[in-house]
Amino acid sequence: MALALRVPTRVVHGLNATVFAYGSTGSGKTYTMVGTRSEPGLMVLSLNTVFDMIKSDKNSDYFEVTCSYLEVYNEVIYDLLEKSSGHLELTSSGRIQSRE
Ligand SMILES: Nc1ncnc2c1ncn2[C@@H]1O[C@H](COP(=O)(O)OP(=O)(O)OP(=O)(O)O)[C@@H](O)[C@H]1O
Repeated sequence: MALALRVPTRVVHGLNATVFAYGSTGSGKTYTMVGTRSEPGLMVLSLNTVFDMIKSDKNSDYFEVTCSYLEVYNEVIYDLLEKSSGHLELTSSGRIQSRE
């Protein structure tokens, strides 16, 4: 099953999912994840599928969808949905928080 279908299927069944792209500069991470308007990437296809599945679900009447979009660059974490959050760090307990 294609990744863009496998991940949403798990999410809609209540499991967490992470798609992780890594590679050298210019190797196509952003292209693969975001894509273009005419060739949408994995994130866009996956989210479209999640909302299509929710719309067609007849068994549950409540869904809560949350997502985060993080970049790790030179060992610093950036929240790409909240640029003003600055540099973030991963604590030993697994939480992501602002650097002090
Ligand atoms: N499969 C592909 N088909 C067509 N163009 C591609 C493909 N993959 C990457 N590109 C193009 O190559 C260039 C670099 O890709 P991209 O920005 O996705 O790399 P990146 O790994 O995210 O880079 P960086 O680490 O610098 O952020 C872009 O202009 C992108 O449009």
